[in-house]
Amino acid sequence: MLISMDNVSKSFTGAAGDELRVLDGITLDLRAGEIVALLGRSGSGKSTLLRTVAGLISPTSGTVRYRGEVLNGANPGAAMVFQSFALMPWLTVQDNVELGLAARGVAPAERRARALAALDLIGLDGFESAYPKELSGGMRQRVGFARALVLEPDLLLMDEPFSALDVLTAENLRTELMSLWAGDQFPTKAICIVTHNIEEAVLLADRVFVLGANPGRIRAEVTIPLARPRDRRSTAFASVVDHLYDLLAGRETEESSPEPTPTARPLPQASVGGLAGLVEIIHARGGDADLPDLATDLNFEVDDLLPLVDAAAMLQLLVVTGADLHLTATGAAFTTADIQHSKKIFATQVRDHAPLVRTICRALDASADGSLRATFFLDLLRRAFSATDAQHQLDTAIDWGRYAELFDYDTNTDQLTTDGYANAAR
Ligand SMILES: Nc1ncnc2c1ncn2[C@@H]1O[C@H](COP(=O)(O)OP(=O)(O)OP(=O)(O)O)[C@@H](O)[C@H]1O
Repeated sequence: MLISMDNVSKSFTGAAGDELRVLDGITLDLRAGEIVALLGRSGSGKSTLLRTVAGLISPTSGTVRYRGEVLNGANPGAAMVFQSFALMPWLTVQDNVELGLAARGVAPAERRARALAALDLIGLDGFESAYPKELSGGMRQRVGFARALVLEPDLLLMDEPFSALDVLTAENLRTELMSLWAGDQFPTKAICIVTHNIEEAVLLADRVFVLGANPGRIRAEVTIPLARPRDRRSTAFASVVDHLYDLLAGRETEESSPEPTPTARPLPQASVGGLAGLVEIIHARGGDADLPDLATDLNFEVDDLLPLVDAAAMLQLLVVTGADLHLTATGAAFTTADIQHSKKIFATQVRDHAPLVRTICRALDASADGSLRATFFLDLLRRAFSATDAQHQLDTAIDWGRYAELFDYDTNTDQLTTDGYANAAR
């Protein structure tokens, strides 16, 4: 057992002095011989969790042990690879790689020999005296790998190491990393990678921890039973990907409460225009689409489309099974009806299925004159979300509610009002 985390929570203090709980009750272990992926949406606390394993962040409560010893400061057995490469631009490749060894007091001759060996291993032989600016993104990340591997750490921690690279370079580096991992020269005993890319997790990992957000919790632990090298086109691969899509989107747990609260079921950050656009595209394809194919066709990442997909699924305009999107009859009516009828459909769907919009409608309904300050809702939201996320929640609810003609919002007076609104309950 290299790492054991026991009931780790981490809170940060927001700008307004409010407490933001980013990790909540995380219990996991990392063992020698395995690759573990931390998979989650943006903001689910993946980087915070990885930095806690590295000992760069100390938990608010709970413990992290490295080889049985409670961590108190930087983890001596871990080295990090960052998305942004984080190289020193004024140092040569060789000096960048030697930096960590120098910090550990290794003598110059040994530093030099070890750095050369690490550069050789990662395919950078001959580039020792180049500066980072002379290298492509892929080569820079190779330096990032060499700088971590030269320390011969027990644990290689990687924070989205491939996501700043173009698709082909990223795929080449992944494949090379996997063949190094399979060989006997690889100096580390375990790898932990943070990613929001489901296929990357399935390609690389032995185990995947799926994180949910607000606060970051482990939603599921999935063992990937596929032999290596893995084939993205195999049906077994596709079925693991589908299963992880379901878990990531929370579709296996969200039905637990018949009427979820606005904080239990936050609104996906999608504008009406965005989600109507998605519904329109799927309608044009005959009502069915495969999410990864759609992302490729539109030249987006799946991660970019997920908020739109989640929003359309929340409003029951789409049904999502694994990575398959299927337009519902309501979705088809919404996209083909004339504008007034389409707004009516939208009004019904948001009032019935978008918890924050429903809460606002009910509160306006119960108010004396059909108006309330938006700050009232913002204050309530800030108990569960960061200031930025709370504002995003409110902005989305106002966007949806306004389009549906359920209420209006006046920025000058901060008033939400149902006055004169066609679809309003009163
Ligand atoms: N030092 C900090 N102070 C305050 N808030 C922080 C700090 N570090 C992270 N956060 C907040 O914690 C939440 C989780 O951040 P984190 O970077 O761990 O998530 P993530 O899942 O890695 O997201 P991404 O994929 O976008 O990097 C975010 O809301 C972020 O704003």
